[in-house]
Amino acid sequence: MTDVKAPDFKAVARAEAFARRAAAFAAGQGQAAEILADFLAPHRGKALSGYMPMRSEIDPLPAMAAHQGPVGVPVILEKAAPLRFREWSPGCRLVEGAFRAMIPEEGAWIEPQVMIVPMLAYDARGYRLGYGGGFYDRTLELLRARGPVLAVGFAFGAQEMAEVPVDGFDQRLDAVVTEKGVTLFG
Ligand SMILES: Nc1nc2c(c(=O)[nH]1)N(C=O)[C@@H](CNc1ccc(C(=O)N[C@@H](CCC(=O)O)C(=O)O)cc1)CN2
Ligand SMILES: Nc1ncnc2c1ncn2[C@@H]1O[C@H](COP(=O)(O)OP(=O)(O)OP(=O)(O)O)[C@@H](O)[C@H]1O
Repeated sequence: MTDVKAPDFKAVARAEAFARRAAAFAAGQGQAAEILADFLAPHRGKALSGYMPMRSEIDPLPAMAAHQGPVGVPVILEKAAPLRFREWSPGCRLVEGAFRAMIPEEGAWIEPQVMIVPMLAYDARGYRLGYGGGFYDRTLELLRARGPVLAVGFAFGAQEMAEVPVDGFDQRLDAVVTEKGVTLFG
């Protein structure tokens, strides 16, 4: 056997995390978006990245709409590369981008100082599990090398896992916001 161990662990964790997130999505997100907006309020004026929710992801759009300052959403320009972020505003015209994510039809590129990060699962150390593209890991690595970036995971509380499987590239979150409240990672 060669190097299949770590990817297998992630694939197993992803399957379980998808099921747990779908159940939580069906139950509803309560006040999660309001808690997120309150958490982000002190960061007014900074460039923020959010995302267009897909599948059973928790919906951050109300918090993005409440942000006073530029807001962008992720655009995949190529595989195995960092994400770019195109300026978004409520009701802007959208088109389908790579991997079926919706992206603004037009708009300036922004460089986020605060990022709302989607995920399948997270753990108490602040590690997260995504869809396996490595996009957020590459993006955080790049932006953190340039300056301070606050990575705020947004998830249902049920998405917490005991230990997310990690590899050497995984970037930790600074905080996670759920419908139950805010967790800061040291
Ligand atoms: N709302 C939202 N937008 C986002 C992300 C996200 O996680 N959430 N992304 C965060 O990165 C990027 C999209 N990344 C994605 C990466 C993979 C798949 C996907 O469907 N992967 C297949 C497997 C593909 C393969 O193995 O080649 C799958 O899961 O079935 C979807 C989105 C950019 N936009
Ligand atoms: N900064 C990086 N440089 C090179 N390879 C990377 C980097 N970040 C992640 N990778 C690789 O990309 C692949 C996918 O990473 P991983 O499974 O952690 O994605 P993910 O965090 O689930 O997805 P995403 O960040 O897109 O939500 C892995 O093979 C990983 O080693």
